[in-house]
Amino acid sequence: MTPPNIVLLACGAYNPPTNMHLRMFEIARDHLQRLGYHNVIGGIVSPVHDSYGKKELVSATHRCEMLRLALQDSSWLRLSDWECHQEGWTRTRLVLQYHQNHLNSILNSNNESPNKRQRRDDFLWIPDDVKFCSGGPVQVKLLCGADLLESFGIPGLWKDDDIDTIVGQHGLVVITREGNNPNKFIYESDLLTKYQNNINIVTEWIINEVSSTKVRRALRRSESVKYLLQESVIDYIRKHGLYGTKDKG
Ligand SMILES: Nc1ncnc2c1ncn2[C@@H]1O[C@H](COP(=O)(O)OP(=O)(O)OP(=O)(O)O)[C@@H](O)[C@H]1O
Ligand SMILES: NC(=O)c1ccc[n+]([C@@H]2O[C@H](COP(=O)(O)O)[C@@H](O)[C@H]2O)c1
Repeated sequence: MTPPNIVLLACGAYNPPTNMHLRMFEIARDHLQRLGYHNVIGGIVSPVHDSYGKKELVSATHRCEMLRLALQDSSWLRLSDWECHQEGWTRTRLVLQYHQNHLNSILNSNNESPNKRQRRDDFLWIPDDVKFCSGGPVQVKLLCGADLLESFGIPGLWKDDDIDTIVGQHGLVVITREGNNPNKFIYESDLLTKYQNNINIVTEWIINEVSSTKVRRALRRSESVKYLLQESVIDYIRKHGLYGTKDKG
């Protein structure tokens, strides 16, 4: 069977997007390549809908704009605002399925289709040299930090069925994070242990405990966030007075 082309998808609030949100993709792809997966063809960042209602969440318009700026120098990552444009919050399983179906439908689309050009454009973000290396279908895997994996254990937050599909059919790439122990968490879950082969744990040795919460706190207190976020994102935040930067110059 032809191996699938892997696309990594990360979801979150990105309130605001930090350099760690970008670095996650780089270390995940490196890790997979070292394991022999040379077919990681792209990465998608999918910010959550406004109605998710997380504390201090600024509008999706601002979060998407900040992500667009943060990603502008990346050749293989792109923003998807699909989630933000839905009627309400979308479960992550459905986000993964939407993107996987969408990318495969482009791959399989008839060359003569009237939408051919637009459909091709949907794939332009994937660099030519890595495009469709395996010739197989696209598999969209969930890329997340270990805290998101451990949130699978919070009663009522994730449907068992969704976890089954996310891990069993898509696969997980988990970046370690201070204070979490993904191996132990997997060991303690029968479901995750069953699908262990579909979970890649990437150890981040260069521990970087930046989080959007800490960045918002620093901004509110007029402390510097230089080198934690892209310069263009910092400029955007100040220009729009986000996170309490209003009137602080
Ligand atoms: N320092 C980090 N190390 C590993 N994973 C991270 C790190 N920061 C964010 N992530 C991951 O990035 C994804 C998106 O996270 P999110 O936007 O919720 O960021 P966050 O910094 O954790 O946000 P907040 O502090 O507002 O809760 C999640 O999978 C999260 O685990
Ligand atoms: N049941 C689900 O699909 C489910 C539950 C909780 C969080 N999530 C997603 O995880 C991401 C991160 O959420 P938190 O920042 O609340 O950890 C968001 O994109 C959110 O949509 C999905």
